[in-house]
Amino acid sequence: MFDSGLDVNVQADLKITYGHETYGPENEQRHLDDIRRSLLDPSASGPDLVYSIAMDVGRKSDVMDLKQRMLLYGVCAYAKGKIGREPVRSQGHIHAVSMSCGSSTPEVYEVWSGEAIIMMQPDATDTPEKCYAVHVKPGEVVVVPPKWAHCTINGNPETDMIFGAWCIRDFGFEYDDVRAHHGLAFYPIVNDDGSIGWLPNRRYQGVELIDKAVRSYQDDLKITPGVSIYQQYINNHDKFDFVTQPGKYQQIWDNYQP
Ligand SMILES: O=P(O)(O)OC[C@H]1O[C@](O)(CO)[C@@H](O)[C@@H]1O
Repeated sequence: MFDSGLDVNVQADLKITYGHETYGPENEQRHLDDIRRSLLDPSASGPDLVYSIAMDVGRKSDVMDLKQRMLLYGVCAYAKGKIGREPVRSQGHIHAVSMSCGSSTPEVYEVWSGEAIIMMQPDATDTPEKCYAVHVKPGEVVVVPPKWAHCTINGNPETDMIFGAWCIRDFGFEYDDVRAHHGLAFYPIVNDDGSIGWLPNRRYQGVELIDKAVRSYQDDLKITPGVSIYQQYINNHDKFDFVTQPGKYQQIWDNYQP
């Protein structure tokens, strides 16, 4: 597993646990019945527990600073396996406007183990124009900008997948537009050879799929490759201010390319 800079473990039953110097909450669990409204086949069968979520994890020594700056680190563990023809994935949402900054906020993902595909599109109207499927391997980072609809896909049905993410502390999720379209603009499908293919979601029109690897965020968001995003916060507490004060970085979000 990639060294996240945090003493966190994930058990075979997807339970997220913490070492002595680390704090974290009781896990939230998403079950298959919770996410059916965004699936290709809402009656599909698959693992009962699809993903575990621990929002607000960190070193005990950092908790005061994280609270003061409204920054929050989350850890998620996704089951291996399939849901009908799809790999295990989240239902998809848009980050609500947070009171603390007055806008929707970005999210910074870092994969710890397995393979993830972060799918994102500028909105969940009928015509979002583009939908990106970004493949993320252990140690790699991807940033979802404010307002974009996104979901997380386990990109390898043979293994569980674990990731950490920086978010704002007073986060909120909007599900209505994504659920009204029964998901994002493309459905991931597990091909016979285990690779992931895509089926267009006919509830959207004219959307181009851009299937790609991660890019570097060094020039625009100053994220250093090869150093965990928690360690980068330890090294420079201001590093992820763009998550909690996205309005100051509007130039980056305009014409953003994942
Ligand atoms: O609310 P949903 O769509 O089930 O997804 C929750 C997922 O999204 C996240 O925001 C990603 O950090 C986590 O809470 C979790 O993996």
